Amino acid sequence: MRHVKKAIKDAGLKKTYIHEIVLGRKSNRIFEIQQLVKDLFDGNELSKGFPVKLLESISYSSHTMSGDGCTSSDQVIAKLIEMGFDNSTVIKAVKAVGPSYHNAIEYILNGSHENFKGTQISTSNGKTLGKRAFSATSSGVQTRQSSILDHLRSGTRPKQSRSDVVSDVSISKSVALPSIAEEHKEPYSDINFSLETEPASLPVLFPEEVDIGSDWEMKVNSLLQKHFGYSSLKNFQKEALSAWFAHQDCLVLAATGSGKSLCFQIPALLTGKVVVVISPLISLMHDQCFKLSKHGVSACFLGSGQPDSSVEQKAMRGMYSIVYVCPETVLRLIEPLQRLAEIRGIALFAIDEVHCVSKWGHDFRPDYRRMSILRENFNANILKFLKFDVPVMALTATATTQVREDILRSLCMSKDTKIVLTSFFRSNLRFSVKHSKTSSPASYKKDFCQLIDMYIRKGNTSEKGKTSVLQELDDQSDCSASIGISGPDRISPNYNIEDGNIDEDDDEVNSTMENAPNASWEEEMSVEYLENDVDVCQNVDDWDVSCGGFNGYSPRQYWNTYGSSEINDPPDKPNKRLKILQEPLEQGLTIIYVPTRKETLRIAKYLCGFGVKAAAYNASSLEAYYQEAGRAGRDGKLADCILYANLSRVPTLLPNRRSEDQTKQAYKMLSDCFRYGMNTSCCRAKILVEYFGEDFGNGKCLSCDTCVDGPPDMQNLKEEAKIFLQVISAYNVQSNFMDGSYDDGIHSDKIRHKFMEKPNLKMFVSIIRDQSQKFLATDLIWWQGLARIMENKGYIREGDEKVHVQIKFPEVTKLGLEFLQSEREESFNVYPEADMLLSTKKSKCYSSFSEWGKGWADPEIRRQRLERSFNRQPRKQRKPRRKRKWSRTSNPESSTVRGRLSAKLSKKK
Ligand SMILES: Nc1ncnc2c1ncn2[C@@H]1O[C@H](COP(=O)(O)OP(=O)(O)OP(=O)(O)O)[C@@H](O)[C@H]1O
Ligand SMILES: [Mg+2]
Repeated sequence: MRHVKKAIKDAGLKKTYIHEIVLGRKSNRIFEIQQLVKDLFDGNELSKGFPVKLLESISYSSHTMSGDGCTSSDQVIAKLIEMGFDNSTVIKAVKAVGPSYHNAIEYILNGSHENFKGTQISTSNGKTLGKRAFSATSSGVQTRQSSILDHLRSGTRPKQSRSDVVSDVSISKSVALPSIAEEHKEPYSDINFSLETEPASLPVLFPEEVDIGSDWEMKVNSLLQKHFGYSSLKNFQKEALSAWFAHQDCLVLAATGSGKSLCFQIPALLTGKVVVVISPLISLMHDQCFKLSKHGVSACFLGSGQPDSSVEQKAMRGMYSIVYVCPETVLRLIEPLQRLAEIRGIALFAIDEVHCVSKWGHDFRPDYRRMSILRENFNANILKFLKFDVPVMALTATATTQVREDILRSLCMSKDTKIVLTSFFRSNLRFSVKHSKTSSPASYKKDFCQLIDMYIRKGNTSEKGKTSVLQELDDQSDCSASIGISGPDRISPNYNIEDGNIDEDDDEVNSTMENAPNASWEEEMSVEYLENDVDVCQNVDDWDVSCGGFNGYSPRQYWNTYGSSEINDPPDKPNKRLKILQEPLEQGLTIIYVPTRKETLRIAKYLCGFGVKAAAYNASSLEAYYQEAGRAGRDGKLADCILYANLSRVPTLLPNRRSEDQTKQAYKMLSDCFRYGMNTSCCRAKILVEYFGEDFGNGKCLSCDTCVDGPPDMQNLKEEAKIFLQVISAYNVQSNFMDGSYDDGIHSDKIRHKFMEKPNLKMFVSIIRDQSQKFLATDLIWWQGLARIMENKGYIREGDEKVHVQIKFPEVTKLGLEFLQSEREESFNVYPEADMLLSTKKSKCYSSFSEWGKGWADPEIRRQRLERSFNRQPRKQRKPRRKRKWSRTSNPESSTVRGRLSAKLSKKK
């Protein structure tokens, strides 16, 4: 250990500082660490037994390690063992200092543990590197990232001299150690840890055409095995790579977690040229570089998030195999990239998350659109040294047909661009929609009681939570009437169906929060606290798991393999899918997405109050959602995806500055999402898959709520539909009438007054209620549901120019008029939508409002209803409203000057 300490000292870095970096507190100082590594190597320290894994870890642990106080002993032990310390040393250290990386490393490095020798070091693949490996590296010569290329070429070409090949291509030093050790069976006479390779000394490393040969698939598989431990490429990866081999542009549309990154990583490994990846988020780039470093592939990211200004220069000299860069930076780097294409070669431009290109996508980034610059500047016409244009590979998991077309057009991708499309169907995801008051903490109990219960059973709670949570939930149920928390099966008493709005009350919110257990916890829950906490707890490995279960089946292929439904399956074919779905859901992490930063804090606070380990992740923007979305079920296991939606409220756009076009698009997307929530009869997976333009066939996912619960009973709403159309068409006639010169002197004023404004749905509903006793008690949201159904059938349309989420100014169409005038006896059977069901929940026994209305005529039903309404709990006492002006005048005894004066006057009288 003395040698290590000396080396650290010689390198000019204080030991505590190293620890700071190891613990992630100085996450941006990778290069200083690399300097340390270099010095340690130069100083022959490795042969003295300093664990290579520790060095390796130093450079990336800033991303991976949890901070002290946030981890269990097990986690600390596991990580330290992974770093190369031996088992007993680690256990002893953790026993002595508790579950703290910092203290445990301190303990070990201070020599408190004598036995620490570090002679056997585990590699990331679980293999061991012996002492030989370290002594070999110590001689310090040239590093060779392109040994892979050698490997590829071995069969086809005479071996090139090492200096020819990669003498100057150094990798992200420390991180590449394991792969170097594995690749070279001979002593590492060529390893160079110098970071200062001069661009001028760079030879043209690879001729334009790398002879990869026809057996490329075999070569790729061997690389896959070597670097990533996978046995073969997935079909869509093969397709994308064969397009790249053919120098074609390619658009890859594959589900999240399916393995798109490999499509652009392999070209770098195969050719030794650079792959430039355009990515929208620093955090994504960071994660990917880190993952690649674990697999022994050199990568860096450029842009505002890169703290080391020298990285850009190094990248432009060809010192990294994969360069992640944000679109804004690409625009600035065109010339250096052209030079790079000449000196080292650019194998591919990959544009990841390419839906950002499109205004019609869900996260438009204007500079992404300007990536057409790549096509324009990296083609064989402009760069004479190129034989072929540098291919562009665009990748995304979410692109509708419209977005796809926009991508191809705006990136100027070539006409023969290959489109590689996998199914959007994720058979292990169970979709469902639940009604919730969403952002009100008063609804948390209802929404999260199962979740809390699950984690309590799992034991993933603090002691306090374990003992008290059920009681707490019960206690809260008891006071639900006074604080307005509804039980799981009831509609909240303060839920105002008539307005179609929730009666939210800040006092209720506050009182609920006060009632949440563990009130002292409040002090800790500052935004800063949570963000720091999250920085520590969330590293990519916590959330990501390899996508073992992504099968890429289209729905049809899936049905053929597993069966889709009992009805469609041949009788001799066991319905494997049903069996799979009946298996219990494995407990794992839960991610709750909410639209505001404030709410992440509220929910985290609420859950932690019950002892559930929860943290808020606030990255301020949709981007964070983006990064985390689609994480569910990446391991192939069953996962629930529950949308909590306020089904009684038409959603509005989040305030944002948008162009007119973008606003329209945002409305369209909101409307699609709204309708997804309101749907009660169609398989949810089908809606989602078809949204992306894929045919789902007639199968069902069998796992979403609509498949499992079945659709609601159909209702014959002919009477309601007809009166609705009548009222609207009457207005249409009246308004035409008003446009003319008709004036009988009696009606015109009244009509004018009534129809001065364009009548909206709400007004039509009130006219219906006025006209018919039967519909007196109907809710606006019920009619909103009916309006949607009628709109889908083409009977009405929106009369306003604007794009809408929910029809607001209905107009009757020709088809609607035909329906209205039809004398046929046909019924109008429809599945009521979620909002309609919600509004009729109280009177379930009636299949429609016409029956509900009829009920009043029956003396017994009337008696029961009245009785029920008398027995109903009184609404929660609200805070008295502030007195209004008029009330002061009406109360001469009040304490106002005017009141006292009028009291005086009246006394005088
Ligand atoms: N051929 C393969 N065999 C087995 N696993 C693979 C294969 N290719 C990729 N994977 C694994 O699949 C997982 C997901 O990969 P990746 O992050 O590239 O997905 P993605 O499609 O880019 O997802 P996202 O849309 O979220 O960005 C990773 O753990 C990766 O290692
Ligand atoms: Mg990806």
